[in-house]
Amino acid sequence: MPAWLSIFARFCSCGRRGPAVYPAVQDSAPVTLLLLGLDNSGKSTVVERLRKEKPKESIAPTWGFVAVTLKPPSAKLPPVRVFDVGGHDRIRGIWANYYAETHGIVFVVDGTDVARFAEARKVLHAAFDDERVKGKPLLLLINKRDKQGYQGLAATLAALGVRDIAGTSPTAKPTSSTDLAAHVFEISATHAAQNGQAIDAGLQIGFHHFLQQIGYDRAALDPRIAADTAAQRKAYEVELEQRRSRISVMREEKEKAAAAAAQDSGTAKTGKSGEGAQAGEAPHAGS
Ligand SMILES: Nc1nc2c(ncn2[C@@H]2O[C@H](COP(=O)(O)OP(=O)(O)OP(=O)(O)O)[C@@H](O)[C@H]2O)c(=O)[nH]1
Ligand SMILES: [Mg+2]
Repeated sequence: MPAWLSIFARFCSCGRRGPAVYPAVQDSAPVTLLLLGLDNSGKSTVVERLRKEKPKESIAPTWGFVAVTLKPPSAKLPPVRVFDVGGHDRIRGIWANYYAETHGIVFVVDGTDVARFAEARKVLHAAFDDERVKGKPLLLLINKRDKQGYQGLAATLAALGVRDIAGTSPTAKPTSSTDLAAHVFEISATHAAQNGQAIDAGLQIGFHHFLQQIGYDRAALDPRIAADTAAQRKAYEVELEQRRSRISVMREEKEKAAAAAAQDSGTAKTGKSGEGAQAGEAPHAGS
């Protein structure tokens, strides 16, 4: 192949992977995203930026979850529903409640918090080990790049073992910069706001590309989400029914016990008066 053709071929191949050639999203039904990451990684700050809200003086840790609907970044994209869940280990148990209905995972990691990289890796892998998440698109946001101690792309990716969960989307191809089938962006959720910009460029581009990727994957994702949410609903109904029947058995037992106790006390009273009658009868019998 002549050199110019090989360059052209390479260019075309890049183009096929690039977001510019993703087909326009026809589906206007909202896309659901789940924002995961350790506490203090910056998830709620990311949501604040995506909503183009003015930064607050301080941001409180999320206890439970917050559901937010975002305007699509382009007219060709559907609206986005984001579940921002608390990252503290005591509330991570609720994450799984949102796995079934999510089209993709946005994982935020504090790129300066080396001491917690292993913990971040554990929770990221645990999420992608779940059958309801496995194979879904991943947007990894390495946050706080403005802060001293920021570890950079390569070190953070290696620490998180992102390569081991590559192939996170039915159609995503490894990008030339990361060699991963995941969208990875280095961002600062606060820095842009401090500079008077509404949103960090990495976050804006990353989010846009991610939604285009999901649009591309939607034909595969939607039936899977429908099946998983139906199964989850069924499991919930079965559990609810079991709980109802457990409560009704307990109530019956309680009522039986109460009736038996009432009968015992009645018998005891009758027994006492019986004794009294016998005692009273004896003299009569004897007379
Ligand atoms: N320097 C710097 N600080 C940031 C950045 N993003 C977030 N923070 C700060 O990190 C702290 C935690 O941010 P949150 O957005 O509340 O973190 P979270 O992941 O939602 O935490 P939980 O709700 O507890 O799970 C806050 O003090 C933010 O101001 C950033 O890009 N750079
Ligand atoms: Mg939060």
